[in-house]
Amino acid sequence: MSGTFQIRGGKRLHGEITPQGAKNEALQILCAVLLTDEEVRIKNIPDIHDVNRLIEILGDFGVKVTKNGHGDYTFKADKVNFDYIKSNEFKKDGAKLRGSIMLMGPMLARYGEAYMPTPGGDKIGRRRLDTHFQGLVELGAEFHYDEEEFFYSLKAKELNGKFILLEEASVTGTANIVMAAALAKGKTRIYNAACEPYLQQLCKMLNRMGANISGIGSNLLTIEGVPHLHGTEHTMLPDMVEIGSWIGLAAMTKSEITIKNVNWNQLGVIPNTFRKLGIQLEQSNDDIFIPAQENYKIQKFIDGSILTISDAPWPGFTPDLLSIILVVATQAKGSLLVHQKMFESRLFFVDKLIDMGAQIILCDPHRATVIGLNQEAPLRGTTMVSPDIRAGNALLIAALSAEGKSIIHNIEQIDRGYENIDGRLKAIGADIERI
Ligand SMILES: CC(=O)N[C@H]1[C@@H](OP(=O)(O)OP(=O)(O)OC[C@H]2O[C@@H](n3ccc(=O)[nH]c3=O)[C@H](O)[C@@H]2O)O[C@H](CO)[C@@H](O)[C@@H]1O
Ligand SMILES: C=C(OP(=O)(O)O)C(=O)O
Repeated sequence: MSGTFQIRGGKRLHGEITPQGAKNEALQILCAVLLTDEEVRIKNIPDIHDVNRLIEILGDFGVKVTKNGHGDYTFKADKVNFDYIKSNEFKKDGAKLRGSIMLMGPMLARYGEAYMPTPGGDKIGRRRLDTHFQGLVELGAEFHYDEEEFFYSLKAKELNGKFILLEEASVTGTANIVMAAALAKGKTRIYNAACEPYLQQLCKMLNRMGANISGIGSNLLTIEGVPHLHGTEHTMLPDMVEIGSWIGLAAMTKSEITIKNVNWNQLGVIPNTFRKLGIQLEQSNDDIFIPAQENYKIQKFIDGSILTISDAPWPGFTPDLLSIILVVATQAKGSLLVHQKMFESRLFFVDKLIDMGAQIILCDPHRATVIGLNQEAPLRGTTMVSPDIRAGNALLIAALSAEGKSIIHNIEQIDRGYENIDGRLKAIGADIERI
């Protein structure tokens, strides 16, 4: 597969687009198949690099993987191969994505030992794992980090439930601890737990497997450990980051787009955050309809000061959509301060937007002020390199709105998270080619 997109921008798009199954939910759910020796069938799995890599790792670990159809797989972890998990091959494979870290909780709970190289994922600043290990150690694991090999290991004869106060509401950290606690002895309570929809999905799936988890959706989870979990079926939610991206795409390209089957009740503050930029969007059954709009005006705070949009752990606004908010603001009427609080190096891609003619001041690594062009001066096509998965998609949207030709290299970063993105964009009228 080629690593470059060529885009001729400035075209209005039109039609329906269906979001893929959620990438970040898939990564949690796939790790949970290790918790049982029975079959787990999972549907609406997105066909993207990160997820496919995790499925390959499960296969190499000895899990029986059967593909039933598009996005529909059955997994059976009745026999596993620990030689692979300790091998150099796994040191390479596991390091390719972030989500693989969530294999540790299930491995530890089921087999009493777990190994993992420092995981990969987006290069968006420091991404510590302390919360994961803090929780697993509190359940009774012994932790070791080999600094030369960048290799983590955990061992535990048994895990015992207890009250755990997390240092921060880490999404993947909470998932890891919940999965381990599901098979621990006694009651675990996790306070300051992450509570985003994907984690809720994981907890609901674990309960269908026989776990006893309450407090789902809150920041206090109570888990009564059980000795065994059994098989189940699970279907992924639509990807909320894709949904937000298509709202931004419609606004930037003045297009009428319907986003199908969005599971509106799970979108939290996302729709209203786009409305604050002046973008009209309507709920129609479970779809989002965005009419073609010639321009959109950023609201101000009640006291008349400049609007700030910042990220926060759920139910705050997801950091994974801030790059889209930023790019959409470049063509709005008015000004916006984007404050990326959770990650340290996620805003540097604004240089590319500035090259394209956007008016942005990067105040510091966490804050950027955008002065919108009110669709009066289109962005100009250019050549760029996709830095990370979400900035890559934001640049793609900028290119689709821009006048002239743009080239985006390193689209492997976009393919990590978006299924057949060029095919789906072409279907609504975009001029985009893989070259
Ligand atoms: C595979 C996966 O699911 N990745 C997602 C997951 O990553 P991941 O689980 O790795 O992210 P975490 O929730 O651990 O933390 C993300 C960042 O936010 C900071 N932080 C976190 C909690 C908090 O209360 N305060 C705080 O400042 C952390 O220090 C870190 O820099 O959640 C992130 C936050 O939604 C998303 O961007 C990632 O796409
Ligand atoms: C940061 C992200 O991914 P990962 O955590 O897998 O690097 C993301 O999905 O935006």
